Amino acid sequence: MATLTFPLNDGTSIPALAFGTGTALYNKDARDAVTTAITSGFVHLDGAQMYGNEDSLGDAIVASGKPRESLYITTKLTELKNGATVKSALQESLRKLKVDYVNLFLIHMPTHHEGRLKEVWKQMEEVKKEGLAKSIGVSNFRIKDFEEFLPEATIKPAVNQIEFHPYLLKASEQLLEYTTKLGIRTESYGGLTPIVRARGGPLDPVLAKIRERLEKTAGKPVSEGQVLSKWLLQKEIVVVTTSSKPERVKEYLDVPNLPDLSPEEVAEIESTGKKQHTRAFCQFLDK
Ligand SMILES: NC(=O)C1=CN([C@@H]2O[C@H](COP(=O)(O)OP(=O)(O)OC[C@H]3O[C@@H](n4cnc5c(N)ncnc54)[C@H](OP(=O)(O)O)[C@@H]3O)[C@@H](O)[C@H]2O)C=CC1
Ligand SMILES: O=CCc1c[nH]c2ccccc12
Repeated sequence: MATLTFPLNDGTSIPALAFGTGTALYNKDARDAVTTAITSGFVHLDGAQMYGNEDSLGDAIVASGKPRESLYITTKLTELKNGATVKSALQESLRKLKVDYVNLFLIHMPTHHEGRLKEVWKQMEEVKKEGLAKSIGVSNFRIKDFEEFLPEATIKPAVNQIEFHPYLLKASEQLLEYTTKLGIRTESYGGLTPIVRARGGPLDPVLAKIRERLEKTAGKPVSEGQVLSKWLLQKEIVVVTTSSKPERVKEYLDVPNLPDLSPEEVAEIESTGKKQHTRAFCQFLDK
């Protein structure tokens, strides 16, 4: 089955489903989980310097034996310390990942570079020009963070990776309108929050009902996690998820093959999601 991709504003395309190596794998060896993910069919791997496991992600990439061009590798810049530059930090990541370029390099947090976003973005543009990163973007950026560096940018960020799910719809409305206008693609992390970190909310019965309908239509088991991921994909948002369970890894990969949610189902998820606000990560985004 062909991999679903979305176009980016720099002429490249991005696989719509990514396997993450943060959260549950934070500071843990990611080799086994990533090996399962690649073997099952994930091509987009989401890493970060902050996750403390780029080395093991690199080990899994090498062990997979996959041609470099068949994989899409993301990593993220952490704080620059001890005279490090964006380029030297990325070179260190490339060494750990055992590749000579990443497909996507993100500034992980605006708060890591207080008052320095213009300078840091300029250096991000340089690593893209040198081919060390095919695309560059940001993560956890607010409108005010974009406004700080965009007037002097010569390359627009290709993506903003943020926590996004129905319980953040209301809080993210203006940001998404702003980034969409600029052609900046949204990547969602924490997309399963309504069922993993906020059970008992108003979406519970809605997701249960839609899951049942999809299951009948598809003629195979469907989970509520798949319903949430389908909702994101229909909004053309890249889904960054993860799992320690091979059966769930396969479930995620099957989401593009499931029947579409109807416009009425989408509307019900959204009107219900807007009734609750839950942010599981990066509380500074609400301040
Ligand atoms: N840019 C940033 O600042 C951030 C980026 N990320 C990236 O996004 C990736 C995914 O983030 P994450 O928030 O974990 O993604 P999700 O919201 O998709 O959650 C995935 C987690 O949910 C669990 N899960 C799935 N289904 C169920 C279920 N039915 N019941 C209970 N638990 C379930 C999985 O556990 P199990 O192993 O049991 O399947 C897994 O640990 C990270 O690895 C990282 O790469 C994450 C946070 C911040
Ligand atoms: O990339 C994820 C960064 C992050 C922000 N908050 C948390 C909490 C737990 C694990 C990772 C993260």
